[in-house]
Amino acid sequence: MDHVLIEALEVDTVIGVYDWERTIRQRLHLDLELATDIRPAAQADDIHLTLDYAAISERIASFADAHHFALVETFAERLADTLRQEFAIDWLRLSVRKPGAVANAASVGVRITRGQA
Ligand SMILES: Nc1nc2c(c(=O)[nH]1)N=C([C@H](O)[C@@H](O)CO)CN2
Repeated sequence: MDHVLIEALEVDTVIGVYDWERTIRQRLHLDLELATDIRPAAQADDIHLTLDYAAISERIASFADAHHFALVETFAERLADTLRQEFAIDWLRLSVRKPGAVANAASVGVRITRGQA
């Protein structure tokens, strides 16, 4: 299966389990692999026959802006649901990283896969 990629996408959102985290915006780093057959789009050279990574990136930014969660788990799960409802995504792998959350780690976070490949 082919994949459309979105790597190291940075979004700002309100996220965290502690009270002080509810008053600030923090940066998340996202990586996505979106399974799709790219051959029809490649053959026709037509954006409408593939997953538009620009449109999906914009949707992710608006999602992050509109939602305030405690856990990165919730952010990942709800974002995956939203993208699969709004775009023709049968399968995806999504990593959500929260850099700086743990002092001695480059980043921490979750990786999920959803759907049928
Ligand atoms: N598995 C998780 N562990 C933790 C999370 C989380 O979202 N998932 N969040 C926090 C705090 O918000 C932390 O990021 C603040 O620095 C702690 N553990």
